[in-house]
Amino acid sequence: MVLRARDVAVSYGDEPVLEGLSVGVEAGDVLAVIGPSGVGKSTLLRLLALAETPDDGTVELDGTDAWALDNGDRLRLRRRIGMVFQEANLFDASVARNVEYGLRVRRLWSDRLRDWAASIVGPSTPTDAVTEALSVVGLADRGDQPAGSLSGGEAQRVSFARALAYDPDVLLLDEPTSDLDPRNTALIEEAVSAARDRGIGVVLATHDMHQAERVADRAAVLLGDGIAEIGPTDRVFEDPNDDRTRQFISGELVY
Ligand SMILES: Nc1ncnc2c1ncn2[C@@H]1O[C@H](COP(=O)(O)OP(=O)(O)OP(=O)(O)O)[C@@H](O)[C@H]1O
Repeated sequence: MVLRARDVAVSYGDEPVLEGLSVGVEAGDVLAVIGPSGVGKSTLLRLLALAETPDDGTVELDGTDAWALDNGDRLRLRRRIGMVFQEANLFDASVARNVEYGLRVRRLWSDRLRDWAASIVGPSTPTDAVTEALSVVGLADRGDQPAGSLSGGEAQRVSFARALAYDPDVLLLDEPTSDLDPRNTALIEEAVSAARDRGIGVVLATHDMHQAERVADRAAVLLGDGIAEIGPTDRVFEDPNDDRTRQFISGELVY
C-alpha cells in the first residue's frame, strides 16, 4: 500500500497554501508532518484523506489516481483511509456504539484486526471487534459507558479505536494528542506504534517534535513554500540538510 500526494497545490482565494508538494506513506511507515502553525499540515491531511480536491496535482492510492475515478470508486478508496482529528467528535451514544460506527461504515469485520488485537492484548478477554479495537487503546471495559461522560483523553482514545475498527490501510492523525495529558498521549503513541507494527501506514501532523522523534520513522518539515526536508526522523532532527529546517527545529521563527 502506498498513499501519495503528487505535485498537489491548494489555494484559498488568492492565497496559495500548498504548491507542487509531493509526499507519500507506505505500509508500516509512520511519517510525522511538522511545521509552523498555518503552514498547511491539516490541508495536506485532508488531501490525503480524499476529503478535499487539490487545485492541481493528484492523490494516488497504490498508483490509482483517486481524482480520475468516479465518485463511487473514489469512496471505495476513501474507505481504506482512517482519520483521527484533534477533537474526538464522538456521537451522543455509548462508547461501543461509537466504535461500532467504524465497522458499520466498513460493513465487515476483518480477521486482520482480530489477530492484531490478540497479538497485543492476548486472546483471552476480547469477544468482538468493538471490544478488541477498544482493547488496543486500553478501554475494553468501557463499552457501555456514555461517550459524553468520558474525559477528553479517553474520548480521544475512543476516537482512535473507532478508526482502528474501520481496519484502515492508512491512518491520518491530525494533532491527535495536542489536548491530552502525558498518560493519554503515551497510550495514543503506543497505539500508533501498534498500528505501524500491524502494517498500517500512518501520517501524523504534530506540533510536538519530541512526539515525532518518539513515534515516527520519517519526518517531513513543511515550511512556507512546501516541504523543506523529508527523511529519517533522527537524521532530520539531528543533522538537517536545510538551513530553515535547522532554524525551525531550534525554535526560531521560520516562514
Ligand atoms: N477552508 C478554508 N478556507 C480558507 N482558508 C483556509 C481553509 N482551510 C485552511 N485555510 C487556511 O490555509 C492555511 C493552512 O491551514 P492548515 O489548517 O492546513 O494549517 P496547519 O499547518 O494545519 O495549522 P495549525 O498547525 O495551526 O493547525 C491557513 O492560513 C488557514 O487559515
